[in-house]
Amino acid sequence: MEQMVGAVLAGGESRRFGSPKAFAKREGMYFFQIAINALRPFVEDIYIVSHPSLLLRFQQLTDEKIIMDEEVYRGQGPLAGIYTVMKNTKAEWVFVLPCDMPYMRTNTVANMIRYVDETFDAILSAHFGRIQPLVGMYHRRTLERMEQLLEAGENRMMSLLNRCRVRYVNEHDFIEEEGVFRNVNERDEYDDIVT
Ligand SMILES: Nc1nc2c(ncn2[C@@H]2O[C@H](COP(=O)(O)OP(=O)(O)OP(=O)(O)O)[C@@H](O)[C@H]2O)c(=O)[nH]1
Ligand SMILES: [Mg+2]
Repeated sequence: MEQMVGAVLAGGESRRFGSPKAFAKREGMYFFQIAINALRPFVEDIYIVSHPSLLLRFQQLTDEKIIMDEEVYRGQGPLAGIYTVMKNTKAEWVFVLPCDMPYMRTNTVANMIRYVDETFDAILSAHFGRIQPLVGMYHRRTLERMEQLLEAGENRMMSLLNRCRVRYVNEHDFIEEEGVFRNVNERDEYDDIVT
């Protein structure tokens, strides 16, 4: 059985951005591809979890696995995406990245993975005092809790984290550049982003 798979969350509506963020580019590279590249050295399987409206475009651009949010929870946010990936794998851990952190890199993932610890339900970055619920690893024992929350219409990531034993990794564990965690929400936020 696989120990860890990767998940790229790409099922948001990009309402603020105005076009699907997964297909925006930085230095000629699609955002979703930047996330894939960051995860690629560490996992055999990477799941892009998205929305039917983007399926064809992903299929044309990548050979990675592309799955759609579970229909009942479609559009319920990142929690629905993480839940869906976990439903589709038997791996112990899912390493999650969003598709809108175009400064993310392999080195960050490598450093996070060093903190894998079976006594925790999740291992997440909290560098510079900011919890990053979409940057890190979720153990498969959280699946049931995710389902309960989604079932109750409670889809905030913090609701999940409040019910989990989380190891927050920060700058005391490993030094990281603040810029790595920048996430793109609006158009024109950064000069090097092309839509
Ligand atoms: N699979 C999946 N991913 C999601 C969903 N909602 C958001 N995401 C992803 O989670 C990450 C963070 O989401 P947001 O920053 O809110 O992005 P967004 O929802 O596309 O953008 P807005 O519509 O402007 O809120 C991005 O990688 C999104 O693609 C969802 O319902 N399903
Ligand atoms: Mg959103």
